[in-house]
Amino acid sequence: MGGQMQQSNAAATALYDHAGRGGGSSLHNAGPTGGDAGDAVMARWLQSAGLQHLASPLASTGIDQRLLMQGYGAESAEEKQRLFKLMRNLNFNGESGSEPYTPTAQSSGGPATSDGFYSPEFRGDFGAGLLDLHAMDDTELLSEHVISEPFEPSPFVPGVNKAFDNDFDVTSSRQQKEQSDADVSASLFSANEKEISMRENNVAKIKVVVRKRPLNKKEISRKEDDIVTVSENALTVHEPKLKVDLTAYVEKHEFCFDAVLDEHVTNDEVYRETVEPIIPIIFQRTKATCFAYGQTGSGKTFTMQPLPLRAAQDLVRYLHQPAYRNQRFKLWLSYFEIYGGKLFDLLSDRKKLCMREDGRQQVCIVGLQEFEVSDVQIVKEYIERGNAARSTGSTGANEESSRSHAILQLVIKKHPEIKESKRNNDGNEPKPGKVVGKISFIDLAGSERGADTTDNDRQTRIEGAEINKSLLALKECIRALDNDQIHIPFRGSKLTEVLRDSFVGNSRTVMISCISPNAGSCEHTLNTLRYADRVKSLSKSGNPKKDQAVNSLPPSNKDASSASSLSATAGVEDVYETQQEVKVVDTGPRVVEKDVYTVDFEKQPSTFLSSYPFNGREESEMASGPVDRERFEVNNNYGGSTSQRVYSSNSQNSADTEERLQKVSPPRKKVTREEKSEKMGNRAKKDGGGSDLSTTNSRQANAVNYNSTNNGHRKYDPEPPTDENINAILEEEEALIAAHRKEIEDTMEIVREEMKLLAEVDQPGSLIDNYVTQLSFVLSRKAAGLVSLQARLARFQHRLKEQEILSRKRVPR
Ligand SMILES: Nc1ncnc2c1ncn2[C@@H]1O[C@H](COP(=O)(O)OP(=O)(O)OP(=O)(O)O)[C@@H](O)[C@H]1O
Repeated sequence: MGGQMQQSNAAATALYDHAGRGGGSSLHNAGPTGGDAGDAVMARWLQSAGLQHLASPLASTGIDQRLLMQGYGAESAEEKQRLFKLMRNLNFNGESGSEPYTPTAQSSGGPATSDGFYSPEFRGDFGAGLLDLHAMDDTELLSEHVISEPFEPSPFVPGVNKAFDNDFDVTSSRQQKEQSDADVSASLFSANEKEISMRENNVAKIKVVVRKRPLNKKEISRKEDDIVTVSENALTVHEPKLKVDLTAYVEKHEFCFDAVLDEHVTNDEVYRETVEPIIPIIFQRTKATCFAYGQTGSGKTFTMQPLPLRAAQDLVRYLHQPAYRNQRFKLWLSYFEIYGGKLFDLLSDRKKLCMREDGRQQVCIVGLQEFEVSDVQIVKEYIERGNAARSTGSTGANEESSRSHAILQLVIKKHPEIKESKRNNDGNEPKPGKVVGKISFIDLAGSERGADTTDNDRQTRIEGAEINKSLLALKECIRALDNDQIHIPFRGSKLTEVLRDSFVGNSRTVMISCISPNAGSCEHTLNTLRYADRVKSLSKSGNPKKDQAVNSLPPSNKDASSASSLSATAGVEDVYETQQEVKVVDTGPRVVEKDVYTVDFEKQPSTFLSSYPFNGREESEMASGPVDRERFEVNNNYGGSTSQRVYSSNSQNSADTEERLQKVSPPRKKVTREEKSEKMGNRAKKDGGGSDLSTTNSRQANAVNYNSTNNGHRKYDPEPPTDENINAILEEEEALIAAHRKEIEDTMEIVREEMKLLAEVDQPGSLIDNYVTQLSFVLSRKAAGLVSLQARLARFQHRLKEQEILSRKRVPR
């Protein structure tokens, strides 16, 4: 990896060829003098890198332009470098793809152009969203020239020798391709199965990859330094610092990851490094998650953008294999976002979704639409649709989309055979398929957004806290996953809850940490790298890492992971069912609106399903991290045996968690041990309670901490809002809205009863006494409903005020 390409004659020829094709003429055939069109293309090409002066003399003097690519013409080292960059971005196969190219500061920006696979025609100018959050002005690259990037089909995927773009000439080539795939598959498939199972074992459970983007236009114009150097799978951040006597010095921070991709690496290479190895094992019951983490503008969207489409392309290739086709394997797609702790369906007019847990602790996203997709073109259309919803659903600003997590899921399902007679009887009702495997692509909110917790605007604060919480929760779940921990703290956030089934069983996680190279982003870059480092290094299979300048955290949790002999995955593979209620909404691309969308949380072995016994809701484990674990009972869902596991408190782990929280969270968000135990205490109180009111009270108690002083007086010391508080507010908000709905329904019912009473009393011979008694009863019910709703509303208002005061209070600390 590394994206480094050699400057070679082959490259030169390719550039030459490419230019010829792009111009609609073949310079190759045009001979030394070239055709006019070819010259024009070449001239434009060179102009894009500020090298136009090299083109015209060549064209007029008849010098073979290939010589130019071998270094002729380019006199200075800088010019040669620019030529090299041009060549590096070439599409050698004449296939398409694109990778924005950042020439040197001297290059002139030209009009944006693109072609091929990522061209606007193909990708439809991906709007905001998973595939293209609006780029901020601030992060615009100097050059907006988009130059084709080779996009070779995966060597692991059948039909590898086919040109990738064949797939996208959808209508014309599909049949031909299927036929051809079918031909090769018979011989390939048996080998594939072996290969797949070998690969399954070889694909790391967690892979942490870092991608550095090039300096952008503004950074270059501000003459900002590129402070990140990459070598192999390591990188160094050269942090500019000042001594107390104001002497400048540079502090070096070194990190190692599974892979480090520099600014020259193409999106295709990113795909190959990250997602491609996972694709075959999706058919082997693997649930995979690929997410991009990093500060706003660091390239998350740019990186995530092509991945689902590429993955879908490879998945579809597999599906076309007779073996899979005969088993009625199908690909399904859903796309939703988590914004401010709430779920919205991006493929259904941003309809608000509810997440529920069914009796078997399966996470269900009620109402989420899922679409069957049979080819990549359809996938592309849905992605575009989702992106459009994401941008117009909010204000359309990057500001907004970088505050939400976008989740696109590709699910492989195995469908039961529909018998002819049954088909006739059942009409349109298809039987739900069983989930075989899935891959989730997550474009996370900007990591620094988690620090927006001191903003004056309440909404922003809550969102910031939610983001912070979800990023912490995600990290903890990944760590728990890699440690084969029995208890995965997925309830730490909405994000991890919806990804619950990706944290159990046969799962794979790829984290792509995106970093900005400029000096001004140094702090965020270091934060991102430390986050990534901890995800990796604190896991059992973690790379040895070093961050020499910054105190590294001691490896921990090994003790917890030693419990891994009771692997969370043990046994889960045998039981694999999806419980869904489905109905066909559309017959075009098949659409299923799930009344209950089951994310196929596998039945667990008796040791696995852990649940804190409060109202089926486990409190935010993340608020206190994975430490201080209590002894708790693990219940299975089948009334089977109950086993117990003991998690010992570990001071080392506690300290570790504190430090992690301190570093990853915004500075004022530090959670002390006291706060943690306070929270645990409150949690216990809450357990004991159960009623709405007691829950609220305990939450209020959580927010206000009375510390005994020496003289026995109690000092009022408001506790900063915690993740738990934020969670509580969001939950209460949901509850209030639900209560309001219920109140309206009840009122309507009561109104019906009143009308019935009126109708009866109007009848001759009716008994007025009956009428009075019943009306009195009905009106009391009506009043009680209103009073209860008012009380809930007042409590909620109080909570909001309280939260606001606490947030303000926190600022000056
Ligand atoms: N590796 C790269 N090569 C070229 N351009 C890049 C690269 N990474 C990012 N960019 C450019 O940088 C800008 C910001 O990238 P992007 O929108 O992906 O950031 P982001 O991390 O998703 O931001 P946000 O969190 O605000 O959504 C875009 O214009 C994008 O085209």
